[in-house]
Amino acid sequence: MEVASASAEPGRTWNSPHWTADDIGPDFAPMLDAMRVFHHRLAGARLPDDLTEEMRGIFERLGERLLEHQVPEERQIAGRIDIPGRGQLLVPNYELDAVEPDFLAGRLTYGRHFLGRNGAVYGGAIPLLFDSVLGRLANGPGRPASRTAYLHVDYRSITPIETELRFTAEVARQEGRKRFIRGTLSHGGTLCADVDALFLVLRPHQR
Ligand SMILES: CCCCCCCC/C=C\CCCCCCCC(=O)SCCNC(=O)CCNC(=O)[C@H](O)C(C)(C)COP(=O)(O)OP(=O)(O)OC[C@H]1O[C@@H](n2cnc3c(N)ncnc32)[C@H](O)[C@@H]1OP(=O)(O)O
Repeated sequence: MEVASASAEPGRTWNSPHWTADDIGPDFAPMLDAMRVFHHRLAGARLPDDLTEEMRGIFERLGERLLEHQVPEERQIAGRIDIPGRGQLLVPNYELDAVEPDFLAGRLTYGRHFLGRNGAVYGGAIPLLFDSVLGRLANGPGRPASRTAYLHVDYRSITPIETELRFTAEVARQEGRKRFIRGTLSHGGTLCADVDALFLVLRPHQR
């Protein structure tokens, strides 16, 4: 697949999406969705040996086929495409309900893939979400590229899997290169976690 709108022109932020849905063909996003469903079902499954063996063979063959399609980072699709999840599988998919210059709000459901124990989301999956959502706000339109300097996350109550959650992110203040951003994750009226983060605008030599 050749990607027509590839762009490495100077001035683009480091995490700009480089590709559009038209660049990747009709099956790429649904293929990733199928993989996400697969992750959740695999995490929740107890498999018979014959199925495990069959799956190992399928994965080995597919992995082999992917080898010949490896590309340099700037040409990869994962994380660089303007589709839900940005085309990568690390961060749980979320939907945005409000997008303002200094505020974002949205919803997500952590599936079984993200289970820690006893119905609770794995703790580390929460800063992962916050880094993505707050990073998106910190690097929003018209803002020069910034990187996470810290994410201070407080876990206020259990975050349930397979339950719709709501999140918010807002720019608290900007001081020179420092963007202080706050966020929350909640379930109904219950606050699950909140975060205070610092993003630092990169200097010209930084990447
Ligand atoms: C479906 C549609 C899709 C559309 C898509 C649209 C766009 C979407 C966009 C996005 C989505 C996803 C976005 C994800 C985003 C993820 C971002 C990351 O995770 S980045 C990886 C993790 N972070 C690092 O690896 C940084 C590593 N650290 C560094 O590189 C440096 O430390 C850096 C750049 C952060 C700072 O280094 P210095 O040398 O530039 O800055 P110094 O001079 O040390 O500090 C400047 C000031 O900041 C304070 N400072 C620095 N670090 C601090 C800290 N940890 N805590 C407190 N203060 C700190 C210092 O004390 C100093 O303050 P004084 O000016 O003196 O007042």
